[in-house]
Parts: sequence; structure tokens; C-alpha cells
Amino acid sequence: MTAHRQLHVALGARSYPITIGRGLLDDAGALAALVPGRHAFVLSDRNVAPRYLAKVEAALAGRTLGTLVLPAGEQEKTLVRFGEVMTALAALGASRDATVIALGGGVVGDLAGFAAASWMRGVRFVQLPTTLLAMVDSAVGGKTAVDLPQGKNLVGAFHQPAAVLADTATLDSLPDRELSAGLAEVVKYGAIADPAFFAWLEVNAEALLARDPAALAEAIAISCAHKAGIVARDETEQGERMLLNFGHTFGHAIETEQGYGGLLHGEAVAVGMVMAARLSAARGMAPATDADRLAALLARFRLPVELPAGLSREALAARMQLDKKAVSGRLRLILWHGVGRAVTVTVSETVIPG
Ligand SMILES: NC(=O)c1ccc[n+]([C@@H]2O[C@H](COP(=O)([O-])OP(=O)(O)OC[C@H]3O[C@@H](n4cnc5c(N)ncnc54)[C@H](O)[C@@H]3O)[C@@H](O)[C@H]2O)c1
Ligand SMILES: O=C(O)C(=O)C[C@@H](O)[C@H](O)[C@H](O)COP(=O)(O)O
Ligand SMILES: [Zn+2]
Repeated sequence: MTAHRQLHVALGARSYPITIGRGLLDDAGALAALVPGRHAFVLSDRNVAPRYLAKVEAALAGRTLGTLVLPAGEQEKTLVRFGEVMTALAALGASRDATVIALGGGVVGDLAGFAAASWMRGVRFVQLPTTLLAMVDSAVGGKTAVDLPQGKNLVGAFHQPAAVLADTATLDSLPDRELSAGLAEVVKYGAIADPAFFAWLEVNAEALLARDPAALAEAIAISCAHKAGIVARDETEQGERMLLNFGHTFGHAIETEQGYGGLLHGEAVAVGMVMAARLSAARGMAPATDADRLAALLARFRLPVELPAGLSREALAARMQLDKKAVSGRLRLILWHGVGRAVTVTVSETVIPG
């Protein structure tokens, strides 16, 4: 194992570490220490489990262990799968000191987290993220959820993990398209709050696409530092945390309208961020050249920056009405004044830029 980095999410008694490094899943002692009680339950998917589940199971030998391996993909983040996890926890006889472990990407993480929040009204939860997106975003911060056909993440809870352990060696097997999807959320941190990081990404784009370990570790650590800071200041999204939704009101509408089988989450967020930047320019809030700069960086990361053909603007506008940031029938969008300067704007008109 090489040197690893450690950050903290500061939430008082619920504070927890984020550990980032190559080979962390090979440290059986560290994995075992994540499970203080008798019962452990691991949720994973069919792409991840054959590669990494055995390491976790070996480390937890001696515990009463349950596992559930789901088909992969966003279409599995459902109430039906949530019910299957509940049934599996019952079959295990999991007690209140059980630990639920998410081994996989954001789909597994969001679903396992919601299960942990719900089983016996809340048990311990650990995140072992294996996608770039999960390492930089979904494993940190305690948003857990499943999707409904009507909208993304509509049923869920805030439930913080007790620890996040990101073994960057798992990224070696991640498909290129999924790496790019994760880079969309990395770009988001630069876009909303950190112009220097945005410029660093412009300089290091090729190294990141080539999976240079040092560049990836730096991007993950900076992203986690931003997320940890925002979550510590605004855990339940009363204000600043809404900025993490940059691109998401549009992106979630795209994912929902496509039945969760079209663009990946990160891809939809990439399109949505460009839409938000273009709308900001159209409203006179930001230079159009900054929207162009954002689109150029995302395109270098092989991400889509235009609405997919065949999606109607009216249908997307209708989907946006169920956005969780809406209040009293008025949408709140995350727009920007330019790179690094995101803001929340309440709007009442139809807002699909065209
Ligand atoms: N809770 C949050 O704060 C938060 C933040 C961002 C996104 N999300 C959610 O996360 C989800 C997207 O997460 P994702 O992009 O990780 O998708 P995902 O979980 O579907 O994983 C992407 C794909 O990569 C595969 N995979 C995972 N790790 C692998 C590995 N190491 N090697 C090979 N294949 C691997 C998976 O099986 C899957 O096919 C969405 O549901 C989104 O809403 C949540
Ligand atoms: O952590 C947050 O807060 C985010 O908004 C991070 C987003 O990248 C993530 O996709 C999140 O799940 C979106 O949350 P939602 O509340 O809009 O469903
Ligand atoms: Zn997201």
C-alpha cells in the first residue's frame, strides 16, 4: 500500500474520516475495524462484487455476514431493490449494532445508505466507493435515496457514514465512460467555488484521462475537501449545500425523462451545468465566455455538453417541477456569475435555455 491521504467531515459527534489511497481494500485490519458489532451486511453490484467483494468478506471473517449483489446501474436504485435489502437484513437477523457496507458506485452507496438509515430506524453505515464519482461526491455527505419514475432521489434520508474508505486501485477497472462521468462532478467543485482548481483541471485534463495516479489522488482529495467543508457547514441543505446541485435540476430532469437508461448521472450533470452557465449568460449574470470555457473543459473530458436529441424542452420543464429545492411552487436554480462563483436564484418563468 502507498501513502494515503485523510480528510474529515466535521459534524461533532458524527464526524468521520475519509481515507484515500491505493490498496486500502488490502488492509484487512482496517476493514475489520470498521465493523464493531457482530453483524455486517455488504451491498454491491455485479460488476464490482466479482472484483472486490472477496477482500471485504475475508477481512470480515468471524462476523455474521450478509451480502446482496444487485444488477448494475441507475435503473436498480428503486424502492423494489430497497425492499429486497430490508428483507435480506431481516434474514441476516441484523441487530441495532449492525454495520451496512456499500461496496460500489453511487447507486449502491445511495441505496445502502438509505437502507442503513431505515433498518431499525438507523444503523451504522460505511462507504467503500469504487467509482470516481462515488469517491469525489456520493460517498461523502450522507445524502441517501432511491429514485421514483417521477423523479430522482425523491425518497431518501440524510444519514452520514461512519467512515469513507476510497481505494483508488479500484479505479483501474473502471470503464472510461464512468471515469468521465466522475470527472463531471470534479469539474463541478471548480465551477461552483474554486477557480484555481478549475484552472488546475484545465492544465491536468490529459493526466486525469490517462489515470495518472498522482493527478487522480489530487483531484479526489480537493473534491472531498470541498464536499466535506460544505456538508460540515450545511448538512441538510438549508443554504450553501444547494450549490452542490449546480447542473442537477436540468440533469435530473434529463435522467428521469430518459427513464434512467440514457445519460449517466455525471453526463446529465455535465449537460445541466452548461445549461445553467448558458442561462446565466442569457440573464446577464455571467460572461458567455465562461460558459464556453466550462463546455470546453467538459468536452475534453469526453462528456456531452448539449441536450440529447429527442428530448422536449416542455417535458424537461415539467420534470423540473419536482426538484427538491423548489419552494411554494417556485424553482430554485443554481446559476453562476462565472467560473467559481455559483449562486442560488429563485425563478418563476420557464427556464430551459435554447
Ligand atoms: N449521495 C450523493 O451525494 C450523490 C452524489 C452524486 C451522485 N449520486 C448518485 O450516484 C449515482 C451515480 O453513481 P456512479 O456514477 O458511481 O454510478 P454506478 O454506481 O452505477 O456505477 C457506475 C458503473 O460502474 C460500475 N463499477 C463501479 N465500480 C467499478 C469498478 N471499480 N470497476 C468496474 N466497474 C465498476 C458499476 O457496476 C456501474 O455499472 C446516481 O444515482 C446519483 O444520483 C449521489
Ligand atoms: O451532496 C449534495 O448535496 C449534492 O447535491 C451532490 C450531487 O452531486 C448529488 O447528485 C446529489 O445526490 C443530488 O441530490 P438531490 O438532493 O438533488 O437529489
Ligand atoms: Zn450529482
